[in-house]
Amino acid sequence: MYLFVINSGSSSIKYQLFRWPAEQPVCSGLVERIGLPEASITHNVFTSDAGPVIRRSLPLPDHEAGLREVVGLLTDPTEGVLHDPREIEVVGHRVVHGGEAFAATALITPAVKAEIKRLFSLAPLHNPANYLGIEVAENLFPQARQVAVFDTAFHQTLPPRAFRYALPASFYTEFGIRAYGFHGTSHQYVAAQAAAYLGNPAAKIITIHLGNGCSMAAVLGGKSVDTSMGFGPLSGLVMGTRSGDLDPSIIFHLINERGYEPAQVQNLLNKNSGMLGLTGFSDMRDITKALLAGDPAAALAYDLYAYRIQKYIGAYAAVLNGLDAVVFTAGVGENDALIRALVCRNLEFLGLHLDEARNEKRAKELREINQAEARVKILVVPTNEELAIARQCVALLQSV
Ligand SMILES: Nc1ncnc2c1ncn2[C@@H]1O[C@H](COP(=O)(O)OP(=O)(O)O)[C@@H](O)[C@H]1O
Ligand SMILES: CC(=O)OP(=O)(O)O
Ligand SMILES: [Mg+2]
Repeated sequence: MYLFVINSGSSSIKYQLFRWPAEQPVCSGLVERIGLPEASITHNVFTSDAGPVIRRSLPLPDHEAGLREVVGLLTDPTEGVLHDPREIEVVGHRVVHGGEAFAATALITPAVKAEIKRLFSLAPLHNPANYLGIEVAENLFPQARQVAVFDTAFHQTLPPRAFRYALPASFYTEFGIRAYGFHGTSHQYVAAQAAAYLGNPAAKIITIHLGNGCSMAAVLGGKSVDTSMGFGPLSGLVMGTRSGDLDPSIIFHLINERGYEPAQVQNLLNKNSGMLGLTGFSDMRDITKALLAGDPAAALAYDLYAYRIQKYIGAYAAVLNGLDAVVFTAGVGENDALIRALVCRNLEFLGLHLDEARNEKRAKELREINQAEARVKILVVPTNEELAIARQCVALLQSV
């Protein structure tokens, strides 16, 4: 059978078509820079040996335009890999916020969709795009079973001291206000890859997912025990357009003293802050260019971005009471050697010793970038949320 996975991030859509049970990728692709100048689609077909790669630059104002292009490529009469959309039996969707209702993968029903919609305000850059993906897929592949795999699921193992906020207890029991954590599919996947590489299922691992959204997790024996995102995907690290951690009194100041409406503050913190706010660019490749051109704002932004990650490494080394490996993943984590170097700087006391030459090397597979004799491994592990989602879809369907 064919299984199709749609992973909508805040700035991108990634997709993969698999032949199952072989776990064989038939084609995959990346729609990136959605809503920015020079948006593009890269589409890879694996069925032939070399496989054609199609790259197109085109204006893509939103996720809907991106998805329409993807489906066009899949079913294209000459280049498409599908003769008939009905060949797809299962569509797996990444859904970012599962809230309290979903601790695990779910078959999508009208009730599930309603709950995903109810959570729009908690993940405004994501759940609407995820919901749209579900509706588009229901229309295009009406015979397929639709499955939701939630970013929040992996973090359900957080202990109360990590997921509760110091608010009156009723805010948790009545309103569900707690830390949920995100990027769970990615943290789980790369932590498992790293543990297998170390040959140590009980390993103490810090996973650092740096995409447009960024988060970290402390993983002990394959279970998430703490993570930097919380109630929504806004806290923690500095991100492409999101502020990450800030003092909540800033929000009151803006509303009470500076005339901001709550919706404007929500927009500011989600869409106009982070690297975009600091530099004018949200995409790390643009910020690298600005940095190399001597832009001081880009230099400060790099410094702040890396410093925030370092603080969480210190915190999570304490949470884990030790450290076996630090794992970099996602668009920035896998590709930006400078960020990795800045993050690892001055952490020798924790056992982190970066090898500069290894760090600069580019590769698409798991690699070690620490010095050979170092106690703590520093790994770059390419994430594969689509494969992890596909596996979880299959596991769910086999269990029902
Ligand atoms: N070669 C590269 N060098 C530096 N950064 C890169 C590179 N490729 C991608 N990125 C960065 O990765 C980020 C997107 O990561 P990704 O994981 O695809 O994000 P998301 O899933 O959150 O949309 C962008 O900031 C982009 O600039
Ligand atoms: C949760 C989140 O921030 O996702 P992404 O990095 O894909 O935007
Ligand atoms: Mg992503």
